[in-house]
Amino acid sequence: KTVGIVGCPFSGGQPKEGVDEGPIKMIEYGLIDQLVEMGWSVEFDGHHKFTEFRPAEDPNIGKLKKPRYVSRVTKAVAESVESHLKKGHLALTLGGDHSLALGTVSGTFAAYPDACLIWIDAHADINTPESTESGNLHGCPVSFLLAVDGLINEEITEFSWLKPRLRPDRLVYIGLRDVDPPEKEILKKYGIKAFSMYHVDKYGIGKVVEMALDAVNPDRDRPIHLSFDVDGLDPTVAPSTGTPVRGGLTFREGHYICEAINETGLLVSVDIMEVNPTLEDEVSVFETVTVGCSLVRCCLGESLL
Ligand SMILES: N[C@](CCCC[B-](O)(O)O)(CCN1CCC(O)CC1)C(=O)O
Ligand SMILES: [Mn+2]
Ligand SMILES: [Mn+2]
Ligand SMILES: [Mn+2]
Repeated sequence: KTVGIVGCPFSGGQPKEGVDEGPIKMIEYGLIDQLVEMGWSVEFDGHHKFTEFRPAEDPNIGKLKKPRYVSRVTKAVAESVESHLKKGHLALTLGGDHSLALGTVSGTFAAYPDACLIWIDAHADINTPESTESGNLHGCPVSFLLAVDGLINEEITEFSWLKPRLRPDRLVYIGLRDVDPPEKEILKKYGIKAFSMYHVDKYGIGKVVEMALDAVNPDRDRPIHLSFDVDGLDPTVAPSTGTPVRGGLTFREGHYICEAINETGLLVSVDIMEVNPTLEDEVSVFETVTVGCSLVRCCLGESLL
């Protein structure tokens, strides 16, 4: 079994420096050797050089910031993920900010139209060009990916390459605790299944993961794309990330999600996003980068016994 690593040193979906170093640090911390040690053959032809994609001019479109840069990068990511998947490899995308999911999820659904998407995050990342306050595209990817009418009504030609293939009933969230009011409306309008930290507290992570899979993969026969924003974890667990929010998933809850999804045997594509190894001190950086690597190992079959 082969895992194709898509190294994405990219920060264009948000304003903080440093998140582009996330993939570089995870590789530097020995992730490839760890996966080889586990029996995986690893295909990694170096990190993408996205700085070459940066346009000279990239004025805002409406409120959206760096739209052309984000579009070009995520289109390349989509192609890269799709090509790994079409060769029968598991795709592992290392971010980089979460706008990269515009590419990873597009690539997965191009290869596996019947897939479902499990989104681990403090945030819903489902703002539209109108609803976003920040204009940061890492807060928007899901709205662009959904195959529904009435979300992306501005004809944003920059993203015309993106074919929305995600049905609302194939998307489920775990870990939400900082959802903007317009995002709450969108989740309700489209009946999107969302397990917040309230549900994690109420039912426990084991039951929440089971309910999440029942919602989007009732017969356990659909390929799974797991998009894991490390800010879904509590900031005491993953401090080096751009938009930390208190009251998140414990170290074990985060790893349990990966272990349980690995156990389904259905995981085809996984993203580890928003690791920013420049925030702030070296202990925080060490903790966050090593958590990113251990989440990957749990997705790929590492078990405690
Ligand atoms: N929803 C936010 C955060 C997005 C986080 C993206 B990530 O990939 O890390 O999940 C936050 C917007 N929020 C609006 C109210 C303000 O008081 C604080 C920022 C946004 O900028 O859209
Ligand atoms: Mn490959
Ligand atoms: Mn996110
Ligand atoms: Mn987030």
